[in-house]
Amino acid sequence: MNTPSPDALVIDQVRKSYGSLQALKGVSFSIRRGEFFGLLGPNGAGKSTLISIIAGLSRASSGRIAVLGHDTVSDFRQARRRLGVVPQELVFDPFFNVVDMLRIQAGYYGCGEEVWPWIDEMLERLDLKAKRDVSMRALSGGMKRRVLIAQALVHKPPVVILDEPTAGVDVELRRTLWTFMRDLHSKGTTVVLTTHYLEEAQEMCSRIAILDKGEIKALETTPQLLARHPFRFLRLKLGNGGALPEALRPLVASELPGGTLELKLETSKHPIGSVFAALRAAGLDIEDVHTRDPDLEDIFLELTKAC
Ligand SMILES: Nc1ncnc2c1ncn2[C@@H]1O[C@H](COP(=O)(O)OP(=O)(O)OP(=O)(O)O)[C@@H](O)[C@H]1O
Repeated sequence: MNTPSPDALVIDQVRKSYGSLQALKGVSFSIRRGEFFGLLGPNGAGKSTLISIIAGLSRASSGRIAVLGHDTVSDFRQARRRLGVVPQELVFDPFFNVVDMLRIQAGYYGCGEEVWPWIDEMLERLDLKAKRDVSMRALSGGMKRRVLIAQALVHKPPVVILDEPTAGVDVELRRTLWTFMRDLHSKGTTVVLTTHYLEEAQEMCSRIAILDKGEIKALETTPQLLARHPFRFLRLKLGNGGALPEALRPLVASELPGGTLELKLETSKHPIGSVFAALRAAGLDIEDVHTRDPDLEDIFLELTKAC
């Protein structure tokens, strides 16, 4: 008898090579049921490779993956039924209208008329009602993306993976999608999100994994990840075109327009008071100052910067 797995996804030592390129170098992590999980990484990190292996579209060179306890290779059909994947690329059949395409897709999962009300609900929620009977090829890119989202959810999967769903989409679709996803999540759906918009991950995801060059660099709750890097930024505008004292120059993280400097201060090594003391000692006027805590973007850059 199959005991139910407590985890929505188990990724165990997954490797994938394309010739001599190791796209995934033995990736392991689990995603609990009901999580809103972020999988982040720079271009080429291996996110899409991992998602296509989870979805059964590509084979791992070694390792295994289970969706709610079902192995994605030996128990492919059961694993696939439990999964909805919103792909990055717009792939669709141009010969059907929107509603027919969704009904046909439902059929692939063995679902029939019982999901038609759900299809209608999704058309409503994704602002596609007016396009219900329109042919796929007549839709704009944004509308096609909405249909792809509905297509991934048509069989009511308990685990949903969104591969950069908001890349290049307008603000309205982004808002519609997040409202819809939040609602599904509140009803128990596990959501896995990859995104380049780090503020989006920070807002939506309770845990975040950072993948880089085929390896997991960090995996923590979002607040832990943000707290683990004890630095803050100090923005300074010096009066009279004053130059920063030599000792503070290594702390400059960036130079912003209008002569503002951003210093990166390690909390334990560079108390803000010591920076002000150094500026005073150099006889410099401070015209403007403000501090900010690191956000996910800063931490992401720190973890993925070339060594
Ligand atoms: N079919 C393939 N054949 C050869 N190399 C591939 C193939 N697919 C991906 N790669 C390589 O594997 C690595 C990981 O690519 P992948 O698309 O998974 O990264 P990603 O994290 O999804 O990046 P992006 O954010 O740009 O989509 C890259 O170096 C990529 O060039």
